[in-house]
Amino acid sequence: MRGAVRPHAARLVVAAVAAAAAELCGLGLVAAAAWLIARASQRPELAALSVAVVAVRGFALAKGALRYAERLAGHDAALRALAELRGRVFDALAASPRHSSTAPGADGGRGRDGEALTRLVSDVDAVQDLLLRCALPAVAAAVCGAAGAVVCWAVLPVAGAVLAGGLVVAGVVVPVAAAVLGGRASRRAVSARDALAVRALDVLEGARDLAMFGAAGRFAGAAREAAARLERAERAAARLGAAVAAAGYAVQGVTAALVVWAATRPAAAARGVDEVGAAVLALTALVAVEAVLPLGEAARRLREVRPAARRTGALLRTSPPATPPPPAPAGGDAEDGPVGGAAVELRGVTLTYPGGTAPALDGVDLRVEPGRRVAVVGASGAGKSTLLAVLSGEAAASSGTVRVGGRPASPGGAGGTVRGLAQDAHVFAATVGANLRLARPDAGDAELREAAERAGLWPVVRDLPEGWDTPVGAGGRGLSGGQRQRLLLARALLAAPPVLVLDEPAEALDPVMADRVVADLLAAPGGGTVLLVTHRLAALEAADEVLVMDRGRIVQRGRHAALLAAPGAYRDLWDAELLTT
Ligand SMILES: Nc1ncnc2c1ncn2[C@@H]1O[C@H](COP(=O)(O)OP(=O)(O)OP(=O)(O)O)[C@@H](O)[C@H]1O
Repeated sequence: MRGAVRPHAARLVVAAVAAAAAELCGLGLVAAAAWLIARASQRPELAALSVAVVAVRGFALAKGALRYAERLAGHDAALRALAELRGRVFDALAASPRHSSTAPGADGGRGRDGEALTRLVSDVDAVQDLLLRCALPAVAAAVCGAAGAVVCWAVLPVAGAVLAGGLVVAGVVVPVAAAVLGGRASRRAVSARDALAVRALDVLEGARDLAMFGAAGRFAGAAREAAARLERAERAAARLGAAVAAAGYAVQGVTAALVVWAATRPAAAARGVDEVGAAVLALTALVAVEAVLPLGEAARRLREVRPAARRTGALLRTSPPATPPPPAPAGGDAEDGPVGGAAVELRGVTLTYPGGTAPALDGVDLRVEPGRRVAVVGASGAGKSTLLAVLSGEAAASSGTVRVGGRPASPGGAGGTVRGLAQDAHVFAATVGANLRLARPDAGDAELREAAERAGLWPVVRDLPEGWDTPVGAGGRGLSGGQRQRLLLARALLAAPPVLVLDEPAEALDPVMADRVVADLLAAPGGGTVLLVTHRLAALEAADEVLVMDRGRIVQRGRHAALLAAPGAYRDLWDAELLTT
């Protein structure tokens, strides 16, 4: 996250300097005005007031200009950082295995789109608050508070001490109390906001299903309840905010009153502090404490935004890079072949799911050479999805080793080497072209078209009113299930990872289109290694190799024709398919 802010550090420093200078001008303005008014009441020569008159005007003008500069530089830096961060989070979400790769045994998946939206909107916005409502006010408060205390100390040490005490209470004690008390309220507000985002997306995106099953009222009720929870949490937070502000003003008033008391004591008169000096000290104290009052709200806000900033940081740290890693240089990775892609190797891989009675993978040994197109078939429950899951690092083998491109498989898909197509991958509210370019921002129209043709998406794009520039709504509404799947498949193909794992990529398509898409995926020249799970065998002539799985083992492997020629599991599956069609 720092990476998104660092390039704009210079603008932020300008904003912080301008903020501090604006506060100092405010301090000077009030002190000079106080002196002017109090001194004028003594009816001196006009010339004696002229410097103060000019100073008041100068401070007033400078304060306005500096405040403007602070807002300009601060918002400029924060919005630039935000735009960059949003792009990174967008890429990270797209590259995250949860959103872009095969996720067998998916954990129910509910709320993922809502979470994605929350990450993109609320969590990233939190960074703006971190800069504008926490960091900048803190710098300005520290400078102005210190300057006020020094000025008061120089004129009357006891007034300086009183002001320092007031500053500590208003600038440290009140903010810490606000942060501690506000923690619970803000946690409730954050979780309520997340819940509302998820509920709202449920209602919006599932509207058709809800209407069909007569559950719209129930879900709308749940969304209303989530909204009410958020309202209650926000009211509690607002009440606390008001209490913090009131405490700050009370401290400010008490501090100014104590400074006046100290400045009107005989000891002060002995140091030459008259009523003019007392007025200047009192108003200086008032302004200095006022400068630290925003810290109460800043601390409360800091407490609120820290989890969001942490979540964003964690997402950016754990996600693999959005773009596939560059191909290894010649002679680099011995596992990479000349045809592109990466080798895949499993040795004695066994995986038993928690609570499972039999292993989903049972001592699987497999080597797939780089660039090979391999189909994985087998009866339901044979372990096909689990095989892809261990490759993409989504599931950890109980024993044995899994290596991709010579490196152990890892949860990030071996640093982006393995990518796939999640059943619940997100279609963003953007144009069709932008949804595809998410995988490769620099892809030209020809590459887009090639990926679209391979995924069977091209006829859809051709018929869209604005082609690539046709917007698709949130969650991809406006596309049929099959069109949506083709779009997601085209995106996965455009990413062109060294190893592409596809679990039933043509499931939502009609049989003729499904066979064509599967055949295209397996037959297209060049590109990376492909492992494709499918239930339809008709298109598998194009595969370099077919793996037949049964009860967690690879029981047959070879080309389609060779497997059909001999009796065995594959021929049984083929006969079963012929019967059903
Ligand atoms: N998350 C999980 N928790 C527990 N058991 C699981 C989980 N996922 C899969 N299994 C079990 O592991 C075995 C293999 O499942 P897997 O999904 O890999 O099979 P598959 O061949 O892909 O099946 P299908 O063709 O129906 O998708 C099955 O017995 C299944 O019930």
